[in-house]
Amino acid sequence: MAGNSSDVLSPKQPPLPSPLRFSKFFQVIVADNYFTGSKDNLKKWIGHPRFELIRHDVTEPLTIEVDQIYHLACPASPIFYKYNPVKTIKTNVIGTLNMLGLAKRVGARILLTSTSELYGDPLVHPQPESYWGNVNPIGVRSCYDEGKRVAETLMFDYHRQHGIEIRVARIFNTYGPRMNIDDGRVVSNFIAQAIRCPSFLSQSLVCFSGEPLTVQSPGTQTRSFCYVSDLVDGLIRLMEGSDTGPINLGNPGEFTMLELAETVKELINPDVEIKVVENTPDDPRQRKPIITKAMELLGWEPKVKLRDGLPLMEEDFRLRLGFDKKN
Ligand SMILES: NC(=O)c1ccc[n+]([C@@H]2O[C@H](COP(=O)([O-])OP(=O)(O)OC[C@H]3O[C@@H](n4cnc5c(N)ncnc54)[C@H](O)[C@@H]3O)[C@@H](O)[C@H]2O)c1
Ligand SMILES: O=c1ccn([C@@H]2O[C@H](COP(=O)(O)OP(=O)(O)O[C@H]3OC[C@@H](O)[C@H](O)[C@H]3O)[C@@H](O)[C@H]2O)c(=O)[nH]1
Repeated sequence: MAGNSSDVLSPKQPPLPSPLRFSKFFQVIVADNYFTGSKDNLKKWIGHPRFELIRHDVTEPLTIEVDQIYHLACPASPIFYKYNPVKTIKTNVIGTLNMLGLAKRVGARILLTSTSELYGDPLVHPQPESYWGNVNPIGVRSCYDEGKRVAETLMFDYHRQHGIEIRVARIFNTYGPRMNIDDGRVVSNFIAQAIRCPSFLSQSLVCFSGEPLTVQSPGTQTRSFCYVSDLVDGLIRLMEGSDTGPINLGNPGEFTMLELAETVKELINPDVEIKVVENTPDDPRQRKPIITKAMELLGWEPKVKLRDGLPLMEEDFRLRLGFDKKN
């Protein structure tokens, strides 16, 4: 969340690194209940005069003064959002109502990070924003995808009924440094597995003492992976622009999970084994965004290719896992 401030940086202060570089006239308040988030990711900002961190659950009302609200609060990894599905729904519905209530009270612009999961198991491929989706309303993923669908409905009803300035982003699978090592999403899983599998064993032996790359069956399902800096750039353009959305933000490159595993193996650890394991219910079979709207309305398109983004994430994961490149 960001509040306008007149305290421009004094010339003595060093330039702010990204992402606060974008907001040098803002004060930033981060509200998080730390369910999947970590204070560690924010430690370099703690103590900064224009940064404030508060422990807060969005299912409770929040009374602060702000000009813009980036409403991201919600577990995003399937294992975490399925862990407590009722809480996931509450976060999406009551949490979004609370954030819209805050926006209404203070006249703030609010951006919702919605999701490609809104398209469910899509029957239209690739997915334009005009597609209404193919979602199971009573399945194990429904707490998240139906929750986000209601969140979008609330955004547009508050816009039509109360004139709230809204922005809605539909984000496709996004990855990057500082993700939880055990987040459970496919890119972080494969990178951690490839690093944990020692490559010094022998080129002729499969990696039996480490973890294999766990491709959930059938492995032919596809995803489009967006690097985090591209996504952040898209979110800021959407917030600062004039279109309400919904706008797809994702990288149109499309990969099967087997292709992703082969790429991780090639780039990170040629000795790692690839193992096909059981999948979970309702896993979407294909996902690829049409990003014409983002290109035309926001002048946005992703710059970081998967092959360039994976090594950047590997570097960060190696540091945190304590495995240097030689291991
Ligand atoms: N990363 C993706 O691939 C992706 C794709 C589509 C949509 N999104 C959306 O973007 C947002 C951020 O995703 P992410 O990948 O960073 O997920 P994440 O799980 O890494 O981060 C979510 C954050 O929300 C916090 N949170 C969860 N429930 C909360 C609550 N009730 N109150 C306050 N804070 C709460 C968590 O502690 C964490 O800091 C989510 O809304 C997610 O649905 C992400
Ligand atoms: O170890 C794994 C984990 C996952 N997978 C597969 O990888 C694919 C992607 O799964 P992920 O868990 O990364 O997440 P999904 O793409 O299904 O959803 C993701 O993108 C859309 C967002 O809204 C969601 O928040 C985010 O989790 C699935 O087909 C899954 O079966 C594996 O093959 N192996």
